[in-house]
Amino acid sequence: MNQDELKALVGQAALQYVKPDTVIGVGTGSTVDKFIDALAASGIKIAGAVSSSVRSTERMRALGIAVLEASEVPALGVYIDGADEIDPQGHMIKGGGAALTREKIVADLAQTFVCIADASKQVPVLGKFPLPVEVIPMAAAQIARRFAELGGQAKLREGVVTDNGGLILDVHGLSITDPVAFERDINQWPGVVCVGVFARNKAQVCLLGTPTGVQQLQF
Ligand SMILES: O=C(CO)[C@H](O)[C@H](O)COP(=O)(O)O
Repeated sequence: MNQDELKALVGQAALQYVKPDTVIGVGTGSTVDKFIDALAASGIKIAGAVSSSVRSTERMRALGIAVLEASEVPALGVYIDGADEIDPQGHMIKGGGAALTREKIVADLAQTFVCIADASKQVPVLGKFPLPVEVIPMAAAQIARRFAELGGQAKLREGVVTDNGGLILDVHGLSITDPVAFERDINQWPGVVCVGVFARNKAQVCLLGTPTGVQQLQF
């Protein structure tokens, strides 16, 4: 099975977490695209979706799935999204698609975060994947210097402006052994909009695509 097929497998498997007539949260990325396609094809009627990006909103609307504003919904049962890395506790690095801030906002509304990913995303310690950090443009250089003090090399993602008008720094060379403390600390730096470590909003479930089928992890 190639990576695309593994993504389709977990996108399909995530349907078991979609309850008819409820509002769900939907993330962003190529794996989530497969979930959106599977949901549209499934015939499951949901009351709507809160979307984490313009990209997912457009895809859902094109397939006839109603998209609601986050402000219209006090809580969500489930949020379904991909990840760039996931550790043995369900902490994740996210933001490869630059949608991390809205992803964290929607994840925060949800009772259960269901992560869908191919097995290559599983890691013992977060940090091999360059850590995305959304920043206010005028703070980018100062934040890059602060990451250098921690041993990281922050590179501006060229040509990318987020849905919120922010910039993305990709920070290489970090080993994030305490994701909870790391997320809390970096979030306090002036000019950081959102750090791509999802520790407080970690996954409760992960559906991992493997060549022998879907492996389900609970955290
Ligand atoms: O965090 C994300 C977007 O900001 C994605 O969930 C993450 O990058 C994984 O994407 P893909 O499913 O394409 O591998």
